[in-house]
This record gives sequence, structure tokens and C-alpha cells, in this order.
Amino acid sequence: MEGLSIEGVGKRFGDQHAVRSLSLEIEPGEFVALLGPSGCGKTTMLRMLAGFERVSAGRIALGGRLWADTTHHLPPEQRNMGMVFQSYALWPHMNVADNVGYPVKLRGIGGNDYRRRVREALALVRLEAYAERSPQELSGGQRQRVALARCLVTSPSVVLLDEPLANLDRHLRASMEECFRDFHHRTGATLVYVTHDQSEAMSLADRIAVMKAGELVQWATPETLYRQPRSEWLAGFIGDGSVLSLPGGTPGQVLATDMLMSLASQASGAGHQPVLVRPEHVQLGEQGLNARVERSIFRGERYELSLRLADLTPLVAYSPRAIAEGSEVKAMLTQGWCLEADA
Ligand SMILES: Nc1ncnc2c1ncn2[C@@H]1O[C@H](COP(=O)(O)OP(=O)(O)OP(=O)(O)O)[C@@H](O)[C@H]1O
Repeated sequence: MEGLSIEGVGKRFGDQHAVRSLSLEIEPGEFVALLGPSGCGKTTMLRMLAGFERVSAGRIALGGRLWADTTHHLPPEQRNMGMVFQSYALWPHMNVADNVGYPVKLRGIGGNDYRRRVREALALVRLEAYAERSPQELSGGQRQRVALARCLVTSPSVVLLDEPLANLDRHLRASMEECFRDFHHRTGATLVYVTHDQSEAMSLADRIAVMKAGELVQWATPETLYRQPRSEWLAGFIGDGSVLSLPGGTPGQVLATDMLMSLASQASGAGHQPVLVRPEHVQLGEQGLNARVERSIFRGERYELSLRLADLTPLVAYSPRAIAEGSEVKAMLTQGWCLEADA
């Protein structure tokens, strides 16, 4: 298996930079998500990987094989990659088995080899019993599994997925996430998965490239993105939490309780260092900063509280029990993470 290498890749449409100098070294068999808000350039990056768009700068290679640079462009069918779209793109006049077998037929493979490959691909997505059905007779999740089977029937070393769960309801998304995990585990293919849904990216990917306005903001594991997001913008994009402006600390520094409480109690909006405090690092009790409960939302296993500190800074906390809205509480901050301020 070979790694996918993206070096300084850029894409311009006229004057507009859709992607700027993006570099990622993706390990063989890694599950990677490109995550970011609408318009950040993730689909354009995926289309350059697929070979549907040319690169305006940089280079893309799989192992030792050059896929694209500014003078060279390997066409999609020579890249040994498969692609899954949110629209499924199944042929309505073909049954499930014929849809799955189509790419194999295109390669001139027939007979027993053809039938074996289709059977194995359908087994991988657990749809053997649906081989004779037409796509219209399937649910959205089943159609997406057919699209997955069709993509892996040619054993690609790289699979590109463009928001594959966007058309599915919440319940189905959860079970399809399991299907992708299983699919990744069984095939060992390198997966590049585009999504704007941070919880989907966090639960699926080994590493996530977060993009904003065409640029890479951070390339890290889900745990690192959650615990050590680089910037204020990223902290707001990933997970729950509050950002306090404190008069001390430097970006990349962890603040323990004493230091954090000392800075927070002198803050009163005077600080300039953004500090992320996750809800699990806010303890309600006998001591701490004075806060007022503005909203309490029941989340099943806990209550999510929106607090307001005396200097009016909002603070999110969790509580195992209900606390009435309007109550006065005391909040201890047990850990903070210093962020880069947004420009
Ligand atoms: N063919 C094109 N011609 C001109 N501009 C384009 C083209 N394709 C994309 N763009 C622009 O490039 C930017 C990035 O678009 P892209 O589709 O990659 O973003 P995205 O992050 O995938 O967004 P979404 O989640 O909404 O699909 C956008 O501003 C878009 O308008």
C-alpha cells in the first residue's frame, strides 16, 4: 500500500483561490476527513484528487506515482481510486448487481471472475440478498451501500467520499457511519472523506484536515483538535466550550486551575488572550466565579447549562442534576487552553 502525498496544492478559478497551498501526507490505509464550512474548498480539493479538476499549483502523488502537477495530469480512470457521491449516482434501469458490476465490465472482465467480484463487493456491504432488486426498491442507506460496493469492486487503493451521508436522516447516518468504519476495516483502503459535519468527521477519521477559506487551519487527530485546537475560530467549530479573554497566557499553553482562576478573577473583559474552557472543565460547587444560570437544557445523561459570568462572559457547563434558570452558582475552572487569536 502507498501513501497519498499532497504538496502545496492550489486551485484558482479566475481571480478566486478555492484552495491555497495545501499540504498533507496521508498514510497508506488511513481514514482522513477534509472538514470545513461551506465554500472552504474541500470539494475542490477532492475533485483534484479524483482528477476531475487540474491543479493550479503543487503536486499530488500516490506512492512514487505522480497523479498531477501543473504540467502533468493523470486522468481519473488511471488513478486506481473509487469515488462515492452524496447523490449515489446509481443507474435506475440496472439492478443492484449490474450497478455494482458496471466498473468491472468496463474493464473487460466477464464470466466467473465478474460474478465473484460482484458477490464479494455486495458481501462487504452486506447486501447479498438485494442483488436482483432495482435501486428504486432500496432505502437511502441501502443505495449508498450499493454505491460503496460499486466503488470497491475494482479494489481501489484510494476511496474518495463526497458528503456521502448528506441525504440521509440522523438515525440512518449513525448506522451508515458504522458501515463506513466496517468498510474501512475490511478493505484497508485509504479513505478521504469530505464533510462539513464535525461530529461525523470526529467519529470516523484517524486524522482531520480542517479548512477555512481555501486554507488548511489544522491537520491533526480528533483528540488533538478537541483538546488543542489552534485558533479561536477552530475552538468554536469543534465541540462545545467557551472562550474567555484573559490578561495572561500564550498560545499553545495549558492553564491549570490556580493560574486560570487567578487570571479569570481579574479579567473583567480586560484580557486579550483567548482561552478555551471545555464544559467538562467547569465544576459547580461552593467556590469559584460567580455565575448566573441563563439556560438549562436536558440532554439525557446530563444537563447542559449556559452560564453568564459577572463580567457578562458566557460559559457552558454540564451538571448531573437540574439547576433552575435564574439561579446564582459558583464555577471553578479546572483547565484552560490558550488559543491563537483570530485575525
Ligand atoms: N467550477 C468553479 N468555478 C468557479 N468557482 C468555483 C468552482 N468550483 C468551486 N468554486 C468556488 O471555490 C470555492 C470553494 O468551493 P468548494 O465547492 O470546493 O467548497 P466546499 O467547501 O466543498 O463547499 P460546500 O460544502 O458548500 O460544497 C467556493 O467559493 C466556490 O464558489
